[in-house]
Amino acid sequence: QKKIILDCDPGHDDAIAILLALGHPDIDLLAITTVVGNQTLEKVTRNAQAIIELVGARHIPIAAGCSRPLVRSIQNAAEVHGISGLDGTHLPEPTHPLDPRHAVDLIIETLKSHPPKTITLVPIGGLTNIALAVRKAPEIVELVKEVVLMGGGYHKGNRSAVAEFNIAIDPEAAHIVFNECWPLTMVGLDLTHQAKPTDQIMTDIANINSPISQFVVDSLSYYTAGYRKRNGTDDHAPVHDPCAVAYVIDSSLITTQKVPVDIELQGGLTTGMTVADFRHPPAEDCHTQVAVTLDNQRLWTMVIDSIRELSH
Ligand SMILES: Nc1ccc([C@@H]2N[C@H](CO)[C@@H](O)[C@H]2O)cc1
Ligand SMILES: [Ca+2]
Repeated sequence: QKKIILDCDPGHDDAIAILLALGHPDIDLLAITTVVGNQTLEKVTRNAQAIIELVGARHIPIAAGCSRPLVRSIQNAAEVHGISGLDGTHLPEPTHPLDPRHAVDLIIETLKSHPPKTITLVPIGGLTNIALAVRKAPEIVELVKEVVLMGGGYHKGNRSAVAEFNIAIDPEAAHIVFNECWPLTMVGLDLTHQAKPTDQIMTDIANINSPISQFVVDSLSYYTAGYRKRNGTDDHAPVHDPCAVAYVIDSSLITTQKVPVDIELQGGLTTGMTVADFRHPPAEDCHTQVAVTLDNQRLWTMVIDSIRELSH
């Protein structure tokens, strides 16, 4: 099993990522931490708790983290995820209390209570908690097996022409995280735009016929309806976050390329851009790689199998 800590801002696609991590036998989800992003910290934290309640995975600690970016003001993606952060779905009221620690402390203490290089950090929201953790406890950099994050894009943006939302909402945090010397895999929009379900996949999920599969159908239906309206298309919406978890489960699902990546903090048009420099072969000590090609069908087979597993 692969041990992971999932730092998230649920969010419809975060919810799918959480279910994939919970339902797949090869993942040991040690902790969930939440961060401001798609919606306020309070809303994304409540959403994480409600998803855990739906699945009955009360043993997994959930700790809330930062309620705003390190420097900049709060931005959200309410136009995508709705006012609640999971509009279109019906989740049970959480009954289980949060872990009393701050997310940063849960991350640090979880890493320190396991053997070095056995835990993968999987951030799928803004990087505020991760940046703060590494500033508070620099020693965690060598304790982490690797960072596999959903964020950025080497030739794509969604928050701006060239910046992806998770990076753009806290570029200073991203600059910290990308410049630590831990192994970092950037699962960016170039990859996640390939992660679109089909009508058949939606039917296969619906046919599982459980409260969890109903939640997923409701979630992806709302998410895709908004995507279609905003983009004037009848395509399915790309479901970004589960791609990061899928890579941890089975890296053969995704091809990657080693390339130096840094974060723009000054540009008028380009702040939050993940700048990948493909001009030369990467240096031996290049610690970053970007995700390039996805086996979409295998991703969704994994997601469906995990939902089915949780639905027993
Ligand atoms: N349009 C839009 C779609 C998804 C997101 C969130 N940010 C990342 C994709 O940019 C994912 O983690 C997702 O939760 C933000 C904006
Ligand atoms: Ca997210």
